[in-house]
Amino acid sequence: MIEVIGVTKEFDGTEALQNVQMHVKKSSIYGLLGTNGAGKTTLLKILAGIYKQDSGKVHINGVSIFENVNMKNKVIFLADIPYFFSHYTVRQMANYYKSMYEAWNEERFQMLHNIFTLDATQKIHRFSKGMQRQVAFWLALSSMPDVLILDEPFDGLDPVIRKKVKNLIVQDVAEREMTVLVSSHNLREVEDFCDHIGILHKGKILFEKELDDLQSNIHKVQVAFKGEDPEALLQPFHVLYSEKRGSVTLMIVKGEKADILKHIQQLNPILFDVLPLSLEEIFVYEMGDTGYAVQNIMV
Ligand SMILES: Nc1ncnc2c1ncn2[C@@H]1O[C@H](COP(=O)(O)OP(=O)(O)OP(=O)(O)O)[C@@H](O)[C@H]1O
Repeated sequence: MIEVIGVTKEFDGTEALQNVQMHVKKSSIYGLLGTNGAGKTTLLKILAGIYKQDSGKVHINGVSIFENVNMKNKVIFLADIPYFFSHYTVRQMANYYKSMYEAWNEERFQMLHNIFTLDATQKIHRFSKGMQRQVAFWLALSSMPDVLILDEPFDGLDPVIRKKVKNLIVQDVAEREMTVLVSSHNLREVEDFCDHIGILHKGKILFEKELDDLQSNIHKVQVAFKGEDPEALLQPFHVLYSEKRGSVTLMIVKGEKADILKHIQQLNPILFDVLPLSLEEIFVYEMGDTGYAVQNIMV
C-alpha cells in the first residue's frame, strides 16, 4: 500500500506538487495521468525516494522511503530515459543489480533472455533506444521488486515486446502481489493495463478512482425530441459538455446510466442513446471541466 499525504514540492518558485493525496492499493496497477508539466515525474521520483518532498508524507507499507535503504531495495523506478553506467554490458549491469537488490533472481534473468533476445555481452550504449528500454525492463523484472514505478515506460518498445512486457508485469502482480505505478500520456495503453487511475493537474490530484467506477459514472448521451428540448433535460445532471447537431443534442453527462435512462425516457424522446466513453474521452472532458484549455472534441 502506497500513501501520499499532503505532499508539496517546489522548484525555484515553481510549485510542482501542491498538497497531493494519493492511495495505491497493494497489487494494483495504478495509472497516473496528466498533462505536460502536471507533476507526474516529480511525484514518481518522490515515491521512488529520489527527491524529498518539501512537506507531507510518503509511506510505502507504512514506512517512509526517502533515505530508507531497506525500502529502496524493494522499489524499482524506471525513468523515462533509462540510465546505465557508460560502457557496461548487460551482464555487467545485471551483476550491479544483483549486488544492489536482495531479491535479484538469477534464474529469472536467464529465463527472461528468451523474451529479451539481446546479447548480454554487448555494451548497452551501443543498443538502440528500444533495445535499451528492453534492458531496463529485463533488469527491473529480474530484481523482483515489491513496487515497480514506471515513467512513460513503453515508449520505443515494439508492439510484440510491449505486449510481452505487460504480460510479465501483470503476471508479477497476480502471482507475487507486486504493486505498479505507471505514468503515461497514452490513455489507450493505460485503459488496457491499469485497474486504478489518478489524474494529476497543475500539481494537484483531481481525482483517483477504480477504472471501472470511472467508466460507469460518465456517459455520452444522444437525444432528440419533437420540437424544442424540454427544459428539464439537463436539470438533474452534471453536464460536462453539450452540443446541438441538427435536431440531435449530444451531451457528456456525469451520473449512473440507470438514472440517466430513467430521467430522459420519461421526457419522451424520439431518439435516445446512452453510450460509454473511452478513457481518452473521459480525460478530455474531465480536464475541460476543470478549466484546462482542451478543444471540445466529440469523438
Ligand atoms: N529539476 C527541476 N528543476 C526545476 N523545475 C522542475 C524540475 N523538475 C520539474 N520541474 C518543474 O515542475 C513541474 C512539473 O514537472 P514534471 O516533470 O514533474 O511534470 P510531468 O507531469 O512529468 O510532465 P511531462 O508529462 O511533460 O513529462 C514543471 O513546471 C517543471 O518545469
